[in-house]
Amino acid sequence: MPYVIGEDLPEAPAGARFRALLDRPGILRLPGAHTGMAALLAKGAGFEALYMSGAAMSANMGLPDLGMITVDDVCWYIRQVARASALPVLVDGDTGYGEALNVMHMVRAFEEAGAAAVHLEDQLLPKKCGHLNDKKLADPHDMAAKVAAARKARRHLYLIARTDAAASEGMDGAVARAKLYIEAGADAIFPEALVTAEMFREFARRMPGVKLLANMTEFGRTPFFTDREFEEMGYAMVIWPVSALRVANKAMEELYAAIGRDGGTHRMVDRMQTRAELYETIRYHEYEALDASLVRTVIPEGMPQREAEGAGR
Ligand SMILES: C[C@](O)(C(=O)O)[C@H](CC(=O)O)C(=O)O
Ligand SMILES: [Mg+2]
Repeated sequence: MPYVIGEDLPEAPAGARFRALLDRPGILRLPGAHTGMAALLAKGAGFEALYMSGAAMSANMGLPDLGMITVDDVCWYIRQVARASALPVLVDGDTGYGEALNVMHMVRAFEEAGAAAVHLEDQLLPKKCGHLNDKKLADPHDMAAKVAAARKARRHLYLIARTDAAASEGMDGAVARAKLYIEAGADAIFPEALVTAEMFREFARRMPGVKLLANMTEFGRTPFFTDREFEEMGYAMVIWPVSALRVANKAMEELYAAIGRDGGTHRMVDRMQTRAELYETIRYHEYEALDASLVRTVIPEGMPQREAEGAGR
């Protein structure tokens, strides 16, 4: 946990660190982590980069994933995840919260908040989860203009263009859009809601030399594939966007039901992260020790110890 207590704060910009991970052999695994705590737990499990899902951030605010979340809402989430983990984070930028200038504002704001990468999608508002029906698509050239705007604004942010076109325009439409977005300056492509292994393979075959992202969301149109299977199909990144939120939500639902039913939490204790585990995860005692060490270092010479402690706090 590098924030405040750590001495291992990364020097390189987040986008450069994301690129370095992508340059290594093997698929880059990006589990969804929508809060600082989720980020610490994912990092503890060994993940080296994280994904921040618009669906999870919205749902965590009690809102549907229809593009109502704002740049500032998302920056608040990015800051906590980036500070807590210091890992490179890929952030869901939805449709860019407006047109070209809004996209440029988003890129700068996300970079300032600590993001490493963003994905931008070719839907119109109200945007939808890519695995639902009746999505309204943007004109491909309007989307390309947004990609070009993002490219112009970015300093280090890695830029992924997502196309939602497979359902309505078929594979040919999705590939044509992806090519246009690469020409406009995207670093990589996220083909959304492909439904068979053959579709994933075909898309990869038709986008040679382009880094691709696979979305392994549950309860969607994509059947379960493992990270290795996506890698073998030609994908450079995989996200599990909403999984942590889904598991946490289910656990909370059971907890509230238990309190209502049992009159207390006593039957749920063995399902809980203990106080010790919580403190270990957030390194509570290291913050305390840091505070104590700082108080000692400001004791002026000759001042009695008790007075000095009071003065230092
Ligand atoms: C990846 C995604 O954009 C997200 O916000 O996490 C969603 C995930 C989901 O709703 O399951 C998506 O549109 O696929
Ligand atoms: Mg999303």
